[in-house]
Amino acid sequence: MSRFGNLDLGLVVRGHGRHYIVEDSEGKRRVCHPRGKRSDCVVGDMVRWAETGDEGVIEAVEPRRNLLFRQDEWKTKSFAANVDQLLVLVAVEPVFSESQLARALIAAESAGISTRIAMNKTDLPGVASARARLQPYRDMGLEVMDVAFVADREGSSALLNPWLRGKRTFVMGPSGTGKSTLINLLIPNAQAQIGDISVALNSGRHTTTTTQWYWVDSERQTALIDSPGFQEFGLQQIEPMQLPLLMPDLRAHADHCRFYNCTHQHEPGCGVREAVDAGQINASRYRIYGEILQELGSKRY
Ligand SMILES: Nc1nc2c(ncn2[C@@H]2O[C@H](COP(=O)(O)OP(=O)(O)OP(=O)(O)O)[C@@H](O)[C@H]2O)c(=O)[nH]1
Ligand SMILES: [Zn+2]
Repeated sequence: MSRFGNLDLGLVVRGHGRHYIVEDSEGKRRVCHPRGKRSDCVVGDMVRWAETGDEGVIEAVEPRRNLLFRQDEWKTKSFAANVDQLLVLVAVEPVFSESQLARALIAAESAGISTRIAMNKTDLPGVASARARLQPYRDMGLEVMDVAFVADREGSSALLNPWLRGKRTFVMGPSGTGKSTLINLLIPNAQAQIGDISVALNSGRHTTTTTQWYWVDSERQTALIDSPGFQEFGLQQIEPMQLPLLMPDLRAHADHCRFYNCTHQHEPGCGVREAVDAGQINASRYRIYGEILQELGSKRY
């Protein structure tokens, strides 16, 4: 136990630049300031904090179970810590980027976080082709849930709720796929949870510009963590040799290669390329692998 072990434990539910909103064990939220670099924290962190009047000071961050993050060439951005699972939300429209989807799944895989995909707006006519684009993901064992948060509210909740129950789920999805609709569907008091503190701190800015923690139930057991700004992101934290192992469809063939350090790009006797030629690995998944590998390679080789 750290020397702050006698302090109360709080949960970081939101970050605002250099300060954070911390929820105490009773569910009360207050603004907290980190003391020094030591307490750099992210949403989902458990922290030891002490009261200073109406506010608080974060003395220490508890060890993390996991950390979901992106690493671009120059900067690292943490999405959240200590999450149980990831929900990647895509929609029939706007058409989702497969590269973006692949990157989210790789980041989760490397953080040891299990993932499901939900495809929203399945009431729209483009549903068949959107489903076809997700087939490689189904084939590699990912669960894909068909939902329609506006067109089929009850069916969508009934599908999602059992999977969400008792878990802390991080939600990622490109703009316009229906994340706000999802939050409002499952959490009728969502706006109230953002609360006056956040609104004041944001000084009138739109409140979905930072990651936000929502409790689905009043017992505070089931949480959705909503993150804004999902774009193509870097995976510089990953070793090039690890990359195929984080892509289950490639991984299934990566140990059939003649060379133990095969990059699956040009080597003879490559099990991955044979599987691509045989149609067992989807060609666009293999192309995305090559693109990400090249990004990682430009750093190292
Ligand atoms: N047809 C159809 N439209 C839907 C469905 N669910 C959400 N939409 C619409 O999709 C649009 C985008 O939904 P939002 O919930 O605002 O999307 P968002 O992901 O929060 O978008 P940002 O706020 O830009 O991040 C809205 O016009 C919704 O009404 C659905 O089941 N079917
Ligand atoms: Zn190979």
